[in-house]
Amino acid sequence: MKRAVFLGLKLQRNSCGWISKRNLKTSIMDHGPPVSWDDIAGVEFAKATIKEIVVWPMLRPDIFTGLRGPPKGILLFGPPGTGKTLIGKCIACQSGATFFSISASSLTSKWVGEGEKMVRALFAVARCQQPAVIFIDEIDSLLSQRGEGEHESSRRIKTEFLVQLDGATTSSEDRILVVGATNRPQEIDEAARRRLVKRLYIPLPEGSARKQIVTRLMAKEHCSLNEEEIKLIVQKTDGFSGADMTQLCREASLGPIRSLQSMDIATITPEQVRPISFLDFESALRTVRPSVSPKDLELYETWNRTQQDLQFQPKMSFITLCNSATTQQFDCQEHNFTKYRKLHRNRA
Ligand SMILES: Nc1ncnc2c1ncn2[C@@H]1O[C@H](COP(=O)(O)OP(=O)(O)OP(=O)(O)O)[C@@H](O)[C@H]1O
Repeated sequence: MKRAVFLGLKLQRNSCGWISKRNLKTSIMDHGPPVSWDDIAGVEFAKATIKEIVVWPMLRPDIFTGLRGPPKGILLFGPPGTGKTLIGKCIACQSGATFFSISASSLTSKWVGEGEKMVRALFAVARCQQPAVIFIDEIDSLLSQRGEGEHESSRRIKTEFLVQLDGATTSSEDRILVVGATNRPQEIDEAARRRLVKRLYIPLPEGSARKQIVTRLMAKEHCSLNEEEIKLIVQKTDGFSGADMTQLCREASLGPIRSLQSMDIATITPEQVRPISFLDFESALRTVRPSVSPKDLELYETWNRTQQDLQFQPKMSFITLCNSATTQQFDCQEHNFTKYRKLHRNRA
């Protein structure tokens, strides 16, 4: 979901050069259809963690006080098209919060000289609409590491963002959560990264998640796929992202129309359109390829491992641990849990 276009098109400056809060509210407040946890296939570990540390505290601020209080900033990182935006929106929907969505690159590129005002206005509007979730796509372009070549305006935007985030963190009144999403986590400034206290890897979907995406999308269509054929599609789509899977289903759904090519489109009746078949998926697979290269994937996996070393999960309950859906997720938590026990043994 690319919000840069969304923001660029709709946000206006008035004649005095001020950014209208009303414009901001109508432009980046998301009014799209609600998203539920079931709409997001896979990523069980991330979903369970987010529910426990973010959604429940936002729903019940009276019992999630003190150490149980929610973080003010989290980071979702991973390959493109894996559902990071969906998760951001789902957090807002499930916690009854207002959802603001903005692309960081639009702040730095389109609003040169105005970016910091935009950031201030964004937090001010969010404060009036609490509880609020501010989703910042491509957050790496807002919080990239300081370098000699860093543009003065980018530096000011970043500073303003950190000031606002710190303000939200120190104020117990503010019920604002910043969700940053990035495909380039390694480029985020260390100081900024530390403020996004929870960093969650959103990986490519495993077989069961890919199956869920195809099954759910095809359930709404006139389709003849059987279990065996769905299994074959899942086998052939190893390495596909959620967005790639959606694109594959779209491409396959055009098959029945293409097979009527000899007919005049104006005279075709809906009854003449045959169901989507496995053959349509086979030909779609010739054009839709995985968008994430194995090399890039390796970079994400490596960065994820370094983060796990930095932030293991002592807060995870054993029940949550046992409820983990996939072996990989279990392994990841098991790793953290073992580490936690080891550390405690050493301390004792
Ligand atoms: N886990 C998933 N379950 C169901 N659908 C998914 C999933 N991941 C991606 N999709 C599909 O792909 C589309 C794009 O996903 P989304 O924008 O959330 O990805 P993203 O990780 O934010 O991508 P980017 O990093 O490019 O911004 C979604 O609207 C949805 O149709």
